[in-house]
Amino acid sequence: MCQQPAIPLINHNIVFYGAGSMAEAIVRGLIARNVVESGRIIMLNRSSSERLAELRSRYGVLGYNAPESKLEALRTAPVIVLAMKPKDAAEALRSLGPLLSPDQLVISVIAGLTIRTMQGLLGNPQPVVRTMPNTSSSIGLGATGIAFSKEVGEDSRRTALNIFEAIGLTAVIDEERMETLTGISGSGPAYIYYMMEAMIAAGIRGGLPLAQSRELTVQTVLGAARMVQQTGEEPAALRKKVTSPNGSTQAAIEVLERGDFFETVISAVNRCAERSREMGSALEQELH
Ligand SMILES: NC(=O)C1=CN([C@@H]2O[C@H](COP(=O)(O)OP(=O)(O)OC[C@H]3O[C@@H](n4cnc5c(N)ncnc54)[C@H](O)[C@@H]3O)[C@@H](O)[C@H]2O)C=CC1
Ligand SMILES: O=C(O)[C@@H]1CCC=N1
Repeated sequence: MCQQPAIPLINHNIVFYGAGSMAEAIVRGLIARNVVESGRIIMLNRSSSERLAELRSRYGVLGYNAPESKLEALRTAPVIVLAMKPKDAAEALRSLGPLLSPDQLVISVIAGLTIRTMQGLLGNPQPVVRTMPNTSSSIGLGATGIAFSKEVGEDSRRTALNIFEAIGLTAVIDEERMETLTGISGSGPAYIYYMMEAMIAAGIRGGLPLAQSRELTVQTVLGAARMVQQTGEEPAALRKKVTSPNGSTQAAIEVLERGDFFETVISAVNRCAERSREMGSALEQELH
């Protein structure tokens, strides 16, 4: 029988500073894998008590809105995950810096925000981890890029890895590659969903009921991803096996080629990376 490798338990309180989609995806994944007790997860939001009540009832986590409880959580948590939108990050980091002691670990999931800008806005060389996860973390199938500041010690490094390894694949990379990774795996689920939307729509236009078109599309995407993973074959080789000479698949691929599909996807990834850099530059401006 095949046993799942043991996932190390995380025995630290983790504060999620920003309680939106990405924070929820990570929390859902951590709780589903039983790697953190729900009582160790504290979620802070800017204002919405309804959102915190929803998260409390869904996952059993703690959720604070009152300013004093928020400050206390931020002052004392060994691990703080920054999960607000980039536009809210500068203000949050400026007010967070003076609350922290040097051993508290700050993990960011914020697109574009560099380690240098994070430390500059915090006002001290805090150990920080820059990550780029994706929403598939919520079902343990995330893909997270991770870069560490030089201040991150071995224990903290392990803690950060434990969090993201529990909810999917991790790739430790040079920080300079983080925008490219964002273009592939951070935003990538959206491109695949877009493709799926189009396939489902085509099925419906061709007369299939919505439910069937959806189910067939989902199984096709799942099967294709699993084939690449389990056979170890290259996507191009697997594509060729589907594509009979002068057959129906070839006819379809020719339409995609006429639409410059391959280069269009590359341009989309590049534009995503460029947009991440733009968001990072806007945050860097906040240092001056
Ligand atoms: N959604 C995604 O697929 C991914 C998102 N990210 C990053 O995650 C971050 C959050 O994105 P989402 O979860 O999609 O956004 P979201 O809008 O769903 O959530 C952001 C949350 O932060 C809260 N917030 C803002 N300022 C705050 C403050 N000062 N104190 C406490 N809470 C505050 C907001 O109330 C909101 O609930 C972004 O920086 C994004 O770049 C990274 C990877 C994937
Ligand atoms: O769209 C965004 O900015 C975020 C970053 C990666 C996925 N979503």
